[in-house]
Amino acid sequence: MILTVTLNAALDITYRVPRLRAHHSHRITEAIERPGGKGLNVARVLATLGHDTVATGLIGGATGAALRDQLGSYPGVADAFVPIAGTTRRTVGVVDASTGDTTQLNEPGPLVSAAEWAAFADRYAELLDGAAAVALCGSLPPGVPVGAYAQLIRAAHGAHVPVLLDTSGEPLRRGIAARPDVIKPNADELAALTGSTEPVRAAREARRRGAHAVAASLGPEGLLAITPDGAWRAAPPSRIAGNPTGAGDSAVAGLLSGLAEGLPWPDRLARAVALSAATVRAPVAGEYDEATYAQLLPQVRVSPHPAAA
Ligand SMILES: O=P(O)(O)OC[C@H]1O[C@](O)(CO)[C@@H](O)[C@H]1O
Repeated sequence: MILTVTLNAALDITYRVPRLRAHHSHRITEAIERPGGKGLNVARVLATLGHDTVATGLIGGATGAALRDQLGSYPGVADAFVPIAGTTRRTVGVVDASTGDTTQLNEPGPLVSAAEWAAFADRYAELLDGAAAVALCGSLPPGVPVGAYAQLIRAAHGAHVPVLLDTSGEPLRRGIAARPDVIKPNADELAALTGSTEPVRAAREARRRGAHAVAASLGPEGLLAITPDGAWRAAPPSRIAGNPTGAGDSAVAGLLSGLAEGLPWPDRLARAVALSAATVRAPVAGEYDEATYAQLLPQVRVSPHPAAA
């Protein structure tokens, strides 16, 4: 079983408008609501790939109930969320149909009490028993300690479960000091963490600070991985147009499923890049276009990178 953690779950709302213009009102041509937050998107992709998946995190209020309701209809994702008194947030992604660009608005999330956080930590420790790998994903809601991911990484390692961390800012900085097995920052997150805008230098610095392996997503150019086993660039055969929301989450699902299956790094990277590109072709985060995935997987170019691991 693969465990995903979404401490700041969200009801993701995607609006499509003909053309997005600041200071104007807009008619929405399509509205879609889905369970979201990065870990939940990862869970849905893992389940589609055929992995037994358990999704945990914090959830509450009317939004949380709506989210749970929908989660029940996703085969292969077991709901192990811990209830909280606060109300799960919403995020809104506005897709401009004239350009395909998406503007994202994310609420901060509910206030979590110390008792709720402690209840979650206990539940997480139980769930680690039987997990082949764990993904810790997304922002932290208010009230959750900023060192939360470091605490969860240490617990996973105590249970001999490998961890992938996908977050940003201070939770990432504190998290990598606890030596996660893999981090998957994007170029901006990596630059904010290390102060270097050059991805190879930044990825090496992140490893020096504690991450065992760094798989950095470079947008449409694919992934750069610097790992104890070697360094690689993995790129799709061509630029894929569409909505990139959730593409990073699908990359996480690709990397984590490959880790759980014991695949070598180049195969994990090919899977992550193909899934990520296939997600750009799907209208909402947490879903990917299966035909695009099957077509792209053998075409992803994975080449050793001269950067020393
Ligand atoms: O936890 P955050 O960093 O705010 O990210 C959450 C958001 O990111 C997405 O997962 C896309 O990656 C959305 O589904 C949305 O829920």
